[in-house]
Amino acid sequence: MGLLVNGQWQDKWYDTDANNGKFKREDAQLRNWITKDGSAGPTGEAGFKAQSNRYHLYVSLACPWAHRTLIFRQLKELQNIISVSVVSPDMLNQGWSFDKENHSSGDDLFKSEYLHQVYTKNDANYTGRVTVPLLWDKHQKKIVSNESADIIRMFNSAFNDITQNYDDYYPEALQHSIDEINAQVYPYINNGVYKTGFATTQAAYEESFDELFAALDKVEGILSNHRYLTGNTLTEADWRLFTTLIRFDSVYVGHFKCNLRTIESYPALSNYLRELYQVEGIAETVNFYHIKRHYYFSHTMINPTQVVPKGPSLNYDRAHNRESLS
Ligand SMILES: N[C@@H](CCC(=O)N[C@@H](CS)C(=O)NCC(=O)O)C(=O)O
Repeated sequence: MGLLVNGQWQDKWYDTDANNGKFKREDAQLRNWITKDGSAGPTGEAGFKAQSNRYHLYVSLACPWAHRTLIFRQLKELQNIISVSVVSPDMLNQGWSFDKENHSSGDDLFKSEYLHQVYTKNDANYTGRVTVPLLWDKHQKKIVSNESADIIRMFNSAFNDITQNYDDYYPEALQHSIDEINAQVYPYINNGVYKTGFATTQAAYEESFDELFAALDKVEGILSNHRYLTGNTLTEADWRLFTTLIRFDSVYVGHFKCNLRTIESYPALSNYLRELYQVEGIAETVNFYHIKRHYYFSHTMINPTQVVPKGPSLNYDRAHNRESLS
């Protein structure tokens, strides 16, 4: 695990000692937008026009942030428009790798060994963490974005005229509610599990743990009365919560010590999770081998034996009761 400094790979983990034991995620730096006509988006440069077979997505099937982008690729029928390479679940001293012997699809564009080589193809002097997801422009030979929150918004609308899929997961009338939900779900749940699991002091761990379960209780309250987080429409906010919920009982309860309760034990959340999992095309984006193997095998500071647990036994294909709420 590490980062690039002036284009050189350094094998270093996050410095929690500098932050009283707290994990602080680095902000994504590459923030251009694909748009329908190639005009500039909310951040970054113009020149990234939505076109078929022009963009390539690098993902890990283990990573909840990359998972969002794969879900939007399915929902918006972009499978034949945007190609994908999958990294190995093992993120070790060279970071994400393309080891085909170890569950990676390989780097379909450059045949690189490591993802950091794709970052330095874009900028030979790059300084920053080497994260997935990463969206590459084959035409201009540069990175569009390494921020999943932006990538799912691009996928939601930029390619509509190409795919003729006009489904909208960020509809104007709900944008305010979606933003409000995201502002709770991101810090306390999506990133909350990481802050809890990567904390290196008791106080930092307990603070994030308490915030995480308070936020889950709040969400359970909303979902007891409403089918989805913003009411009766399935939106981006739900998919952003989903990728954390689906990893929770398999990984976060044990590996990240988020063990006050399981998602299975929340009546509304567990049924809601099954409903989302059963949406067409979603189950095929979920890979529990990659999910469990990545966390337990890569984070040797948490699990030095690298032993991956066999359980728990879970069945997300079971019936759910969410229709009663619509
Ligand atoms: N803000 C980014 C965060 C992505 C991220 O942190 N991905 C993790 C994998 S789950 C990663 O690649 N970590 C490598 C590292 O931090 O060195 C996004 O949402 O796209």
